[in-house]
Amino acid sequence: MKDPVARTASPYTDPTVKGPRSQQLHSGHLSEARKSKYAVLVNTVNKTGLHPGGVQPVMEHTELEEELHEKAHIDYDRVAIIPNPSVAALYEDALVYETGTAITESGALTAYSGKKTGRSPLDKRIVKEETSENDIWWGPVNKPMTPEVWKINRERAIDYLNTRNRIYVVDGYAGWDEKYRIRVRVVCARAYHALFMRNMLIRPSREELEHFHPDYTIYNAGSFPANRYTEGMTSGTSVAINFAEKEMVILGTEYAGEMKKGVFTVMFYEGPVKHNILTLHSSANEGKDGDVTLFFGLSGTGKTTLSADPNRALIGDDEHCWSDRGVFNIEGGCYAKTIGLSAEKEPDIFGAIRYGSVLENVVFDPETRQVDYDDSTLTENTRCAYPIEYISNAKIPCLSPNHPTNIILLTCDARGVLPPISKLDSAQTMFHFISGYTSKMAGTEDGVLEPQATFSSCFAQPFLALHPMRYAKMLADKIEQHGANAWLLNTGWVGAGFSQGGKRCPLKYTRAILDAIHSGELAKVGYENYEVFNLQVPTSCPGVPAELLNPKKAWTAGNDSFDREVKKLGGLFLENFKKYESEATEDVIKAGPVV
Ligand SMILES: Nc1ncnc2c1ncn2[C@@H]1O[C@H](COP(=O)(O)OP(=O)(O)OP(=O)(O)O)[C@@H](O)[C@H]1O
Ligand SMILES: O=C([O-])CC(=O)C(=O)O
Ligand SMILES: [Mn+2]
Repeated sequence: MKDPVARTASPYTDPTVKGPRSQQLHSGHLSEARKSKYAVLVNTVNKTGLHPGGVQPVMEHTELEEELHEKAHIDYDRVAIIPNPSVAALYEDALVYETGTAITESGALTAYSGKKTGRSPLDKRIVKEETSENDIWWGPVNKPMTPEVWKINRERAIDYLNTRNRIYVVDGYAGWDEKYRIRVRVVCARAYHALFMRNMLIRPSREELEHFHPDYTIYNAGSFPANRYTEGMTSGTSVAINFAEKEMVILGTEYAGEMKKGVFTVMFYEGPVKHNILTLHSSANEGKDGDVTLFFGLSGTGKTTLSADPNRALIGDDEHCWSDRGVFNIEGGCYAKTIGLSAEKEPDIFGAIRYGSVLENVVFDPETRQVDYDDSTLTENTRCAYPIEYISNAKIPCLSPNHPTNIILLTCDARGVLPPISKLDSAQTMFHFISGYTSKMAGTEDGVLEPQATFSSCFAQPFLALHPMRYAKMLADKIEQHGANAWLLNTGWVGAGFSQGGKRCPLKYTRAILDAIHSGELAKVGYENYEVFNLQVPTSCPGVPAELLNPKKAWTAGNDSFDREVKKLGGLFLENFKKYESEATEDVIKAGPVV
C-alpha cells in the first residue's frame, strides 16, 4: 500500500458510492426496525393490491427516522438510515463501500481519511448567536459564523447525506458521570466514521438506545466540501458548532478526530457555563490507593502513552472533567498516535489494536496485512481509535470520586532547555498552564511539518470555548482546595535541541520519573534551582542518569548555544504571557522566566 488512492473531498470521486439501492435492501444489513418497516410495506401492498411504485405506500418509520426527518429533513424514503450498527456490520460496509479500507493482520479496520490527515483548526467556527456569544472566547481560535452561513453549510451537509444510499447513526454519551453527561448523535456517511465514534463515545446499552434522544447532533458530510464562495469560508473545509441549535456540521474533511474534538469543545462550553465543572485536555489514571494523576499536555506530548501504565488503572487518555465529585473521562475510547509504535515500548496500546479498533492512515502490506508503524508516508499523525476496555487495566466506569493528588503538565520541548522534571509551586503551575508551551511536532494539525514553538493556553487552545482565564481560575481554586502537587514534565529533547542533533528523552526515563513521583520518592530527593526559568529540579531520581536532570549539565552542544537557547525560549514565554497580564495576579506573572 505504498501508493494509496488519494481521495479528494468531492462527491464525484467518492468511492463510497457503490451499488444500486435495490441491492442494499437485500444486503442483510437491515436492522429489525427496518425489516419490520418493509414488512409493513409488503402488507400495505398486499392489502391494497397496489403495485409497489404506484401510489406511495404508507410506511411506518422508526422513532429515530422520524426524528432525523423532522429535525434535519433526512429523506428517509430514499436513504437507508442504519441506526447504531454493530461492529461487524460496520466492518462489512466499510469494506464494501470505501476505497482502501481493509482488515489488518491483528483484526483492526484500517481506513484512509483522504487529503486531511490532521485537524483543521483554521477552519473551525462557532455560530454567533445570543445564547452563547457573551461567553465564547472570540479569540484566535473561535471564529464567528453568522446564522445564515450556518444554515447554508448545514443544508449543504444534509443535502449531501441525502444523496447517499446509506447513512449511519451512532448514539452515545460524552461523560462517564451520569450527572454531567451529554447525549450525542453522530450522523455520517462513512462506516469508518461511525465505527470511530462508536469507539470514542461511551456506548449506551441496547435498552438505552431504544429511546435515545440526543442533546447534540453532529452531521458529518466530510467527503463533501464547503463552498468556498459562501461568505466567510476560506477553504473547502468547515467545522462549525452551533450552541443554540446544539449541532455541529463538518464539511470538507474526513479526519475523524474533528468529531471527537468537536464534542470536546461542547464540553468546554457546557462544563463551566452550565455545571461549574472544569474541562481539561488531559489524561488520567489512578494508583492502587486511589490516588489520581492528571496529565495535561498538547497533542503528542505523551498523554496517551504515559497514562497507559501497567501499575495504574487508566481513567482516560485525552479529555476529562474535574467536578465537585472527582474526575471523570468524557470518552468511551482512546485515540493513540501509532507512529513508531512497538509492542516492546508500548505493549498496552499495541495490544489494543485488534478487532473493533480503527486504524487511520497507516501503511500496511496488502499481502500479509502487517502494519508498518514506522512508515509515515501518508502522515506522521497515524492513529488508532479503540474502546477503552481494550486496555486491560482500564477503570470502568471511567471516573474516580477522588480529587487529583498529582498534576503533571506535559511539554515536548524540542529546544532541549526545559528540564525533564521540575516541581512547581502554585504560581508556577498557573503560569505554565496559562502559557501551555510545547514544540508542536509534525502531524496532528494540517501543515505542521517541523517542530515549532507553540503556546496554546490551558494546553487546549484549539478546543476552548471560553476565555482561558476562566479555566485557569477554576483550576487554581481546585488545586488550592484539594492540595494537589504539580510538576512540569518535558518529554522532549535532552542533551541538546532538535536542531543541534539532540534526542528525545527515552521513554524508559520518563516512565522512571513518573514511578518516582507516584512512589513519593521524588518528593524526598534534593532540589536545585534551574536558571532563567527558576524551576526546582531534582538532583537525583531513581532510574534516571543524574546528569540528564539539569539541561545545562546535560547539554552537549556548547555553552554558547545553551545560553542562547534558554534565553530565547524564556523570551518567547514572556512575550506570549503579555496578553494575559492584565488578568493574572502578580505572583503568577512573576512565576515566569527571568531573562
Ligand atoms: N519520553 C517520552 N514520553 C512520552 N512519549 C514519548 C516519549 N518519547 C517518545 N514518545 C512518543 O511520543 C508520542 C506521544 O503521543 P501521545 O499519543 O501519548 O500524545 P498525546 O499527548 O496523547 O496526544 P493527542 O492529544 O494528540 O492524542 C508517542 O508516539 C510516543 O511513543
Ligand atoms: O484531536 C486530534 O486529532 C488528536 C488529539 O487528541 C489532539 O490533537 O489533541
Ligand atoms: Mn488530544
